[in-house]
Amino acid sequence: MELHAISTGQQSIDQLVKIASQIYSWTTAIHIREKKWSDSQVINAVQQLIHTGVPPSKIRINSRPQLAVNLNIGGVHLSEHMSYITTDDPLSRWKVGRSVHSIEQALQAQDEGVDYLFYGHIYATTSKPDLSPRGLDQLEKLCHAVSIPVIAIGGIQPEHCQDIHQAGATGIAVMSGIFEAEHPQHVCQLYNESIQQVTFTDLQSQSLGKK
Ligand SMILES: Cc1nc(C(=O)O)sc1CCOP(=O)(O)O
Repeated sequence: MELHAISTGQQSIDQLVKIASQIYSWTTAIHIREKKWSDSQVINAVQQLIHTGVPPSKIRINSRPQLAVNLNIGGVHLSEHMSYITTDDPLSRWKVGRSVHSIEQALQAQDEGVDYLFYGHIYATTSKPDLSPRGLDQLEKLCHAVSIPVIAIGGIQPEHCQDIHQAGATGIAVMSGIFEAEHPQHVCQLYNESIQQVTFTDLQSQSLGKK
């Protein structure tokens, strides 16, 4: 299972870089989701992240496709109404994700060539205080409807990994649970332990199935 960590818009560049440098080896990708920052602030953050050792392939920028292309990082994450963007380099590590909130949107994103989807919010979260969560049943339906990876987002705690995996998702995305945690690295380790447990349980049931 993948673990995507998403910045919350509550940190300074220095704080974001400090947290990212502690957690990057525990994550699949770090998303810079900073709606209020200027492009030059985002560029500054990306440069600092790379300087502190975060592999460019793990860095994703939210909602600024051209900037992500220009910076030659791992990809871009698009909000639901943003157009798909690709690069000319077929060997590029470039990944395009899009947030979707319905099966219709998910199928359209898949048709456009989007590499993966974020679907949420699955559980109640202070990050989306006024909306009801979509829950595991909706997640499962959406996962069955598409063939590209689905990453579950919204209120996800380490103990949810098994249920999310069972619903068919390929990974989880976590915002406040990591970037606003007192000990982000420790929290990422807990998510990783839970993900490892999912893998272990899978292997166990596969080998039992073979007997
Ligand atoms: C950024 C975002 N997108 C969502 C969606 O449903 O598309 S839910 C969400 C917030 C997730 O925050 P947390 O991990 O703090 O619950």
